[in-house]
Amino acid sequence: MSPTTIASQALSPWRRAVLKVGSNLLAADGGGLTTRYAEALAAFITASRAVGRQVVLVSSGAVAAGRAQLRAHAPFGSDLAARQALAALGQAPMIALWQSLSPRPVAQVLLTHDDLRNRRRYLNARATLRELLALDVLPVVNENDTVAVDELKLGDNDNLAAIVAALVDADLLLIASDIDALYSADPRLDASATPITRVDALTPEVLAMAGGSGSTVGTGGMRTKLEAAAKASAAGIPTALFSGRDPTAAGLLGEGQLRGTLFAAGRSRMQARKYWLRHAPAAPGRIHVDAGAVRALAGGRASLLPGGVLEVSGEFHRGDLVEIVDGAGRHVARGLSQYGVAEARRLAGKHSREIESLLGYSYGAEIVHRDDLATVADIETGESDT
Ligand SMILES: Nc1ncnc2c1ncn2[C@@H]1O[C@H](COP(=O)(O)OP(=O)(O)O)[C@@H](O)[C@H]1O
Ligand SMILES: N[C@@H](CCC(=O)OP(=O)(O)O)C(=O)O
Repeated sequence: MSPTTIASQALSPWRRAVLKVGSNLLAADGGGLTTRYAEALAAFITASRAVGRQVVLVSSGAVAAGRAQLRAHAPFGSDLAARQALAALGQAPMIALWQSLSPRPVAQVLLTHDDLRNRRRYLNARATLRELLALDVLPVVNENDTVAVDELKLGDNDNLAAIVAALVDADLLLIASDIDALYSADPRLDASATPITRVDALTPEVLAMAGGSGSTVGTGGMRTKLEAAAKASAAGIPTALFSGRDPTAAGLLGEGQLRGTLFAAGRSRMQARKYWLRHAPAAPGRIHVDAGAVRALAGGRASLLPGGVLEVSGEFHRGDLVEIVDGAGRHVARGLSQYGVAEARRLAGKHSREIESLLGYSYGAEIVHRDDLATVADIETGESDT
């Protein structure tokens, strides 16, 4: 099980990754936070930034940090309320740990299941993360344990990291674990287990390899890592699992080499996104656009700006999928509207820089962002794929 027994493999070039760091790497069992393993991971983030790559960190460790702080002072239970209190106590020290290792400002982003399920809040979270990256700040995401109620908890940060990867349109999910790879069986229970360096499909046989967490501070074990890899794969994002305890593995990642397990993406990101845009049910609303916008959208790389909108009809809310049609009502594209029908109507024909003064706020310069658009050509060429 020594990390050096696993040969490294080349990773495809990436431009934006989500890196998930578990409690086990930030706090030893029962102990407080330590920079011991975080240092090499923070150095990897800094080195990535230096070559123009963006990293969003999903970090656990709040509960473990809270528990360690309280241990000497007061008794605490193990129920949900106690866990939520510990998370509240430990969240600031966890953020402070990353700030102490980052030359750039660090931003705290706390998310709940509700934020990701509600389309409006999903879009807001996405816009905030995009803005933080544009500001060259390091976002550190964790579940908002303090307010998440039991039945709505995301539960583990492996799955949260996969959702965040899709949210920020990442092209790689990195999971730093306390183990160097997925093994053919739980190595704690089976001494003959062997490391698996590549997984092309998360079949039932692969899922059966995973056991639970090997420690008291981690929550998920290998099972939640495989769930996360499956989510990322469906969104067109490959996942790389490696040991966060092995500083050379973090160093190798900076050189584009993985020593660990690579889970391939099930389809390309664009295919996954366009597939969803083609097949998801649209709201009963339409955005009618002028000839200039029709030409721009046909190119496949442009966003729909307010200036190209002629009029808006039907009913839709911010975040809904709407049909985009030309002046004669012919289908041009479909996409997620950043604005609701009343807002879009007020912005029709106006310049993006007028949005703020017209509405008193802005959700962005685009009515529909190009990442959220499928053109007629996309729809026709994708008609037969599944
Ligand atoms: N098939 C498997 N391959 C590798 N590790 C496994 C497997 N099944 C169970 N595990 C356990 O999962 C642990 C990693 O998950 P976890 O303890 O939650 O750590 P983290 O803090 O990295 O999230 C390993 O240390 C190992 O004990
Ligand atoms: N949100 C919790 C961590 C939950 C979690 O998934 O933990 P882990 O299995 O260590 O990644 C915390 O900050 O303590």
